[in-house]
Amino acid sequence: MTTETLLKADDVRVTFEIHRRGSMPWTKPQPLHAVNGVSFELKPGETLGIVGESGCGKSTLARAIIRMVPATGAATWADGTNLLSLTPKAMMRYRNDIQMIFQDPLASLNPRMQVGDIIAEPLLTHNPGMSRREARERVGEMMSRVGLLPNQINRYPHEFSGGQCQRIGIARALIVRPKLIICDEPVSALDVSIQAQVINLLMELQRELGLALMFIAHDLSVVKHISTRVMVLYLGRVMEVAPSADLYTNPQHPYTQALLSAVPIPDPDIERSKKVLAIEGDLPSPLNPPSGCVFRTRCPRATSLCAEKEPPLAPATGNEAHQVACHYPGPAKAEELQEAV
Ligand SMILES: Nc1ncnc2c1ncn2[C@@H]1O[C@H](COP(=O)(O)OP(=O)(O)OP(=O)(O)O)[C@@H](O)[C@H]1O
Repeated sequence: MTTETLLKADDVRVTFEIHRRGSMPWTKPQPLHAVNGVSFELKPGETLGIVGESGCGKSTLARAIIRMVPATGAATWADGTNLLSLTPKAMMRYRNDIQMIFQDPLASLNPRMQVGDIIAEPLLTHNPGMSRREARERVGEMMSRVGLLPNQINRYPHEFSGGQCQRIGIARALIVRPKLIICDEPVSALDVSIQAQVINLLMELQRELGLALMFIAHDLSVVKHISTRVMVLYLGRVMEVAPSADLYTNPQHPYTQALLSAVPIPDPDIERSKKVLAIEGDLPSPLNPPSGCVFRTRCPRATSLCAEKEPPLAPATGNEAHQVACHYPGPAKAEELQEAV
């Protein structure tokens, strides 16, 4: 693996202007900061796992990078271009390099198109001179590569299972030989056994092709094996980011500890007797986030300092690569833990 950077995100922000339901048309819209100052770096062949509860801004961050929503800050590609400053037309040049796989495999495929045409579509868009025959050959090779039978090329999406539809989505993304694939909850809609197959396929392809992945998921167990680094988001902010091994063995932020507590342990005896760090209450409204640390209203460690001052993202354990945004980082204390129910 090379050491150069493929994508460097710096202080990415996405704000939606929201009109409250029932409000008068002349009332001022309210800003919703869906992504609020996110930075990260991705090298070729790496996987960044992005985790957090529903509504924390994972998909918006992904959509910002491919210019599906306007954003400020920088997302600098390997050639020095800030993708966030490009017009949608100029962004087309990079759409070969950055592909996306979506959550609901069946819904993301056009039901009226044969799978061969679905997979060939991005190839023909970017290579208008390519003959249909050559495109079909490439599609057949790619179908075999992702574990589909090339003789199913004329079938329609509804004739495939969920896992197979996700393989079609992966083939469609890979056919243009991207350098980065953004996977937005690609396995959330699949059965657990199929989830593992799809993740293993992505890991194999990644090794073979040197792909970088951004892999979005709700829960930490899904991204554990595939991620080089994991970033935990809450209300659009980064709470903790660390190399995978550090994050799972030595989490520093109480929110990460709570997310890890929710990961089931396969041994039922250990699972029954485990102690968890439970967080209270619901996610605050993103239209009215808490002052200071946005996690403080659900945090067992919160003090008045947390209401006054937003903690910066800073090295946690003397390790520059492990960063945490908390005034009181550290392992969960005995008094914060309770019996799992
Ligand atoms: N187009 C939009 N207009 C207004 N608000 C939006 C829009 N898209 C997302 N949001 C809001 O931005 C916040 C972040 O949403 P986002 O979908 O990025 O979260 P997420 O972490 O991907 O959630 P999920 O796991 O449910 O997909 C949410 O409060 C959401 O309601």
